[in-house]
Amino acid sequence: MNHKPVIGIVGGIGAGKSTVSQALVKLGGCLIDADQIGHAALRDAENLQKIIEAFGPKILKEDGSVDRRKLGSIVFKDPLEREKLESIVIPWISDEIRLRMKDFSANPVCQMVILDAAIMLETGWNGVCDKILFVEASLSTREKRVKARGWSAEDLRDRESSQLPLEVKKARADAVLANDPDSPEISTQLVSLLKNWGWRR
Ligand SMILES: CC(C)(COP(=O)(O)OP(=O)(O)OC[C@H]1O[C@@H](n2cnc3c(N)ncnc32)[C@H](O)[C@@H]1O)[C@@H](O)C(=O)NCCC(=O)NCCS
Ligand SMILES: Nc1ncnc2c1ncn2[C@@H]1O[C@H](COP(=O)(O)OP(=O)(O)OP(=O)(O)O)[C@@H](O)[C@H]1O
Repeated sequence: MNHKPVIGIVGGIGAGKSTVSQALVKLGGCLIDADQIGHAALRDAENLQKIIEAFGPKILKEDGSVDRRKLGSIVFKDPLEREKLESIVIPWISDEIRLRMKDFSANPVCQMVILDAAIMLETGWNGVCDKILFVEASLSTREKRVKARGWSAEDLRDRESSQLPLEVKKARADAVLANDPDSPEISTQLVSLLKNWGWRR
């Protein structure tokens, strides 16, 4: 392979995409976290102005930054509202992903690049990935995990119904990593996967 391998991470909400991405960092990967870039997009002055114009000042916190909880409660209940937000921030996120991809590809420290993006297949960001990994955990496991961060089962459902169905994501992946409490160690599964793909001896 004459370019840096890129692995895309998808899966249900709370399945463990970030956890698996961190395990890949320990195996020499450099991480692009699309959720984090999405949060930075909300802080960009031009985007912020457009967001205020589109949703009104009610979505702001007292300090003038976006209240993500409030904006989330609007956009995950109404696809038209979500599209309004996406039309502002997705082009910005895509540009940022492209820049980081270029940097990491040229960085000898990065043995592979990891793109952790829940809406990878919806946005077409998978186009830059050599392999897609689907992280799988049961709904009850995922509900327990997101509860710990203050989300209800309804929050999980609203967000997940804004995305491609899990069966579609899984069917489009090159491999599945099981991440329920009784699943084998994440690092063991990853090492065997990377060997299968010829990315590691
Ligand atoms: C609506 C916002 C403000 C809510 O912020 P909040 O901190 O509550 O959630 P966070 O950003 O951490 O997202 C958590 C999860 O929600 C889901 N999610 C986020 N954005 C989207 C979206 N546009 N479509 C479907 N699901 C989404 C993902 O599974 C994500 O992992 C924020 O998600 C946002 O700005 N989204 C638009 C940008 C985007 O698409 N980011 C996701 C890149 S993967
Ligand atoms: N194998 C595991 N063992 C124990 N806890 C785990 C495991 N995998 C994930 N978790 C925990 O579950 C929670 C959700 O995991 P994580 O943030 O990795 O999921 P995610 O798929 O990235 O979530 P989101 O869809 O919201 O981005 C975290 O608190 C994490 O520490």
